[in-house]
Amino acid sequence: MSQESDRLFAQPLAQVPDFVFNEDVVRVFPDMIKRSVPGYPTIVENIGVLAARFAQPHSLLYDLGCSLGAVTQALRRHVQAEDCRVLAVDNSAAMVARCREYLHAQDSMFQELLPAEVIEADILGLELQPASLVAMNFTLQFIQPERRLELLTRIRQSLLPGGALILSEKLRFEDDEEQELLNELHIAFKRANGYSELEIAQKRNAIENVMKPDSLEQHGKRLRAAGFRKVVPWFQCLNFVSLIALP
Ligand SMILES: Nc1ncnc2c1ncn2[C@@H]1O[C@H](C[S@+](CC[C@H]([NH3+])C(=O)[O-])CC(=O)[O-])[C@@H](O)[C@H]1O
Ligand SMILES: O=C(O)C(=O)Cc1ccccc1
Repeated sequence: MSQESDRLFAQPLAQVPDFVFNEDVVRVFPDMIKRSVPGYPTIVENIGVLAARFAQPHSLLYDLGCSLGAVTQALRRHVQAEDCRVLAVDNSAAMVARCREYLHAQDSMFQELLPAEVIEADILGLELQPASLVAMNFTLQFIQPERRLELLTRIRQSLLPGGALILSEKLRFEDDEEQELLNELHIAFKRANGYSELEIAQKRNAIENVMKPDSLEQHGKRLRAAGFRKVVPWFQCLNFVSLIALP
């Protein structure tokens, strides 16, 4: 399975098209996300650890916006509750096809993994079955802002008592000085990972109409409006956060 490095924005583009999760992105995605999201490997691995605390026997675990299934792989390795199943969902056909290949490869390398199924679907139209764990690792930020509350409300309603939502997101900050500092430090992180100024600028143009981060305050308010009782941040690295939301 090819593992290319991300040079998608390395050449000057006359016009930078909006970012889409297509075949070109799929080819470089593992490299792109590791070099762009500070803390990503730590978050993914520990979602498995957190999930093992919330997963209940005979229940479903969702990975919504699974991309290549990094979170699904962590769930399958860490969760040992009896008779659990992972449903990984993404609406990018290119992501789903490659995700299925990766999960088959994982099957051939490990024994006693949870069964997993990859579903190509828009999570806004997906009927959610009762689940003990829902993970949305950097997915909500790509959902139209006006549809986010309804999605979180449906997730809340699908969660079994004692279950949890794990929600990771890029943050924006309401305080201008904090926003500027953490944005500058995120750019420094990308530069330190080998991205050029041109790559950083063109990627920002590609993503700005597509990915709309909220503030931590907005997340807290909206999660409570969706019916979550408690919101516990468990990880932050620069402007990237992961939350546990309890029903
Ligand atoms: N409406 C939608 N329905 C289904 N999928 C969607 C939708 N909108 C966007 N996506 C999918 O959400 C994923 C977001 S990436 C998640 C990383 C992964 N969780 C990881 O832990 O590696 C985050 C990033 O690239 O920053 C993409 O695969 C989209 O196709
Ligand atoms: O690149 C960025 O600036 C990001 O904030 C995150 C990201 C990572 C991978 C795909 C899309 C967005």
